[in-house]
Amino acid sequence: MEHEMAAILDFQQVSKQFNTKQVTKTALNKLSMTLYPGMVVGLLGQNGAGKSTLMRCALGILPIDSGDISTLGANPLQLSTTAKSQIGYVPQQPFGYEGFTVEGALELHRSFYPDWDAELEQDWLARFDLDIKQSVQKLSVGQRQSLALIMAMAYRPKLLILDEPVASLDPAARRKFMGDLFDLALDSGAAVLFSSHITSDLERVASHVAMIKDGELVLFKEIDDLRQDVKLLTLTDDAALRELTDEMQILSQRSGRWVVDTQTPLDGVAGVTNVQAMNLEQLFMELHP
Ligand SMILES: Nc1ncnc2c1ncn2[C@@H]1O[C@H](COP(=O)(O)OP(=O)(O)OP(=O)(O)O)[C@@H](O)[C@H]1O
Repeated sequence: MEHEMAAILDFQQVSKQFNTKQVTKTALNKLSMTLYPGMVVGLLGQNGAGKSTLMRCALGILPIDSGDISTLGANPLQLSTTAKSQIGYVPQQPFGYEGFTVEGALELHRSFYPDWDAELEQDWLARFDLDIKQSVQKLSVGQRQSLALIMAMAYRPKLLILDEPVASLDPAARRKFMGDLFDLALDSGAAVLFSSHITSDLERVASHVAMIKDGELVLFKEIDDLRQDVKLLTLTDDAALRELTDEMQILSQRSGRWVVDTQTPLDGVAGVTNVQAMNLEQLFMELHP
């Protein structure tokens, strides 16, 4: 896809390590990825793959060791106040506001954002069925997550980063939220980056999937192209297939079983006995045997 619009988030060859006394852990390894307006990117990866680290580096919460990140056109470590007010972030464990009612918490939060959309706030309070008189301390985990989501999106940020935003929401709330999130992003020309372990949600609402394994980006693809291009091949002999490797990205290679990303038709290639399309969950399982 050609993009004439400016990137909202751009990672180029980004590496990040954590050094502890005993070991050095590479959390991101030469990762490159670009988000443009209107993209809803679902980040998928095993526990510890590097998803939260990627998000925290994008927000300037963590410095990187090498490579470049541009967040709304700037180095994330030097974001202006204006740029910060165009970013929405919901971390895995949403923050406090203990001691406030929902209403009071929203009032304080709203005061930081000149572009706050009061109608959107009301709309989402109703959707999530949140009682504004309730004390934040007494909210359930899912209700707190709902409040954090409203706080992150009611000012229509240009970049919305959500770390497992719906893990604690019930299926009905999840479904409503995810669909509307996509619409909102498209409407307001925002880009969304969210992580989720629920592959069916991701398939339903994301425009793109980014799969991370051990800090490396193994796949970044439009969801609509996934079923078409990513194939599980069953092989009796790989000699003929090896002739075609310039035309494909090999995602995994086990004896008698390859997963490839290619537009080249592979039915009829000598030694290939079966070509199978996969959904996201099947792909994830194949890449994490
Ligand atoms: N502050 C830290 N100090 C040391 N190691 C860290 C730190 N933060 C993350 N790591 C390590 O970096 C790797 C990536 O962690 P990260 O939290 O980004 O994974 P994740 O994909 O978000 O996992 P999950 O799905 O469980 O939330 C892990 O091995 C983790 O242990």
